[in-house]
Amino acid sequence: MGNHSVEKIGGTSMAATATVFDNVLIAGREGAELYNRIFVVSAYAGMTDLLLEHKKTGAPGVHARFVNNDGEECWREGLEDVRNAMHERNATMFARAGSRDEADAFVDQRIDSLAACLEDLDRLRSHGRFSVKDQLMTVREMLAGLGEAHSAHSTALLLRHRGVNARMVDLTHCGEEDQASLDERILAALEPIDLTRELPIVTGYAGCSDGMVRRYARGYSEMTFSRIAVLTQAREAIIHKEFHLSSADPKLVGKGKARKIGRTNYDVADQLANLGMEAIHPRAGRGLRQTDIPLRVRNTFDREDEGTLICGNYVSDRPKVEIVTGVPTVHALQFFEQDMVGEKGYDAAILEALTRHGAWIVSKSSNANTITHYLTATGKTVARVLEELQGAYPGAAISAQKVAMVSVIGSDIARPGLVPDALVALDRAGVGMMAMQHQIRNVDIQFVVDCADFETAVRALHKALVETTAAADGRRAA
Ligand SMILES: Nc1ncnc2c1ncn2[C@@H]1O[C@H](COP(=O)(O)OP(=O)(O)O)[C@@H](O)[C@H]1O
Ligand SMILES: N[C@@H](CC(=O)OP(=O)(O)O)C(=O)O
Repeated sequence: MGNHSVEKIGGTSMAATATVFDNVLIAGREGAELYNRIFVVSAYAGMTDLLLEHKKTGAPGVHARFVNNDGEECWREGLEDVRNAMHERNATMFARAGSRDEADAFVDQRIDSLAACLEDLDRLRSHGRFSVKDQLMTVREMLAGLGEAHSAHSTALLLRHRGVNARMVDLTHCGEEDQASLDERILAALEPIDLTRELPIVTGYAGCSDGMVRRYARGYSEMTFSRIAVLTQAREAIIHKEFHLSSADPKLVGKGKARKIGRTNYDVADQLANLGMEAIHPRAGRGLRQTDIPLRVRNTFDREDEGTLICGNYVSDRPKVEIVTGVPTVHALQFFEQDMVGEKGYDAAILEALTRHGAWIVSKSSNANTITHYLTATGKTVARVLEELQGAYPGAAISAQKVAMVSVIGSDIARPGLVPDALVALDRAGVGMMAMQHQIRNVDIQFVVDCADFETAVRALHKALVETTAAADGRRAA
């Protein structure tokens, strides 16, 4: 095992640059203490939204505009918006004109070469006889990489100004070596670096054969981070984010009510990732768990706090709910077929369709004649799956509806009375429960509710299962 840490800085934190320098990158370190760390950086908050499309609202960025190809100047304007946003960001970070020029020149050079490439493709497709569909995926990858190229370049530059021997490790480069896998790309780039004397600032985007965005979707920096930790056998992997990993989204239940999670295990992290919670990428935990690398989630704004430690073997000392979270919209795909009783094969056929169309299964349940899958996917994808299944099973009643899923999670939630408490809390908050799932392995309970009730349900369950028990603990300790 190496003697170094691998640390990822998320986009929201990156945008608070002065704090990141004071609390994370430098944080009072001098000389040798500065080294033996590898940083993986995300684009500054909002940049990838401008480059691809807005993560939450879906508002089109450069990529979406280029694909839609509507309006002569549309994507060009989008790219100029990116240039302006990056220059503005540089202006807030670089006080000295010379270094700001250097940072701006880097951005300009990258944007200009991307623009030239897009112009070529645009000209080609204007003939109407060439299919540029595959190239559009490549465009998406190239655009995404720009966000992390900018953040890694400026971070390394700022560090050098502070006397740190930092080096930008640019994994975004596209070219023939793009045929390499993510792992090969990482190993080749880090091989020449002496970690005891150099501080690598690695782009969270990595050009690789499968395409980072295509394979891992948004939040892909965590995959680069996780693979680097695994491949270099890091002592510890650390994610620096805007909030403490908390008992619920602080934005939803209120900062004062959400409690920091001190420790938890990868089992809980899996459940969080499965629900699409931004705290950790669904696939990032796996490699770390398999190689026994502890993962720490730290709050950038709380320098002294050690954060949340996620290990393979932790179990809470007494049964309790650690986190209340969920998905505001999932598609409940119901497949009802009376002939199903005693027959097998329906489930496999549904799964095959879901796999083909790339729908993410959050959860599923079944009884004698009905199989319900709870999916995170676009409405379009669900419609296609539905149509395909209806074609294959004309006698089945297949439907899809939007619902919300709220989940209570903990490394051990086997507290007697937990389910009744939860149901009473939901009822008192006026939330009708549409369905519920509870595995024999006591790690989570999922409540399916109306979409409109999502936030109320999270607040009610958090209050009843986390805030109240926390208060009781406090009384016991006093
Ligand atoms: N249980 C939770 N604990 C902490 N943050 C949460 C939780 N649930 C949802 N969030 C949300 O996750 C979002 C992503 O935060 P963060 O990972 O810091 O962003 P970034 O990846 O840009 O650094 C925050 O806006 C926060 O509101
Ligand atoms: N910048 C990319 C990759 C990423 O991981 O970002 P963040 O760490 O801010 O979630 C995105 O927005 O998807």
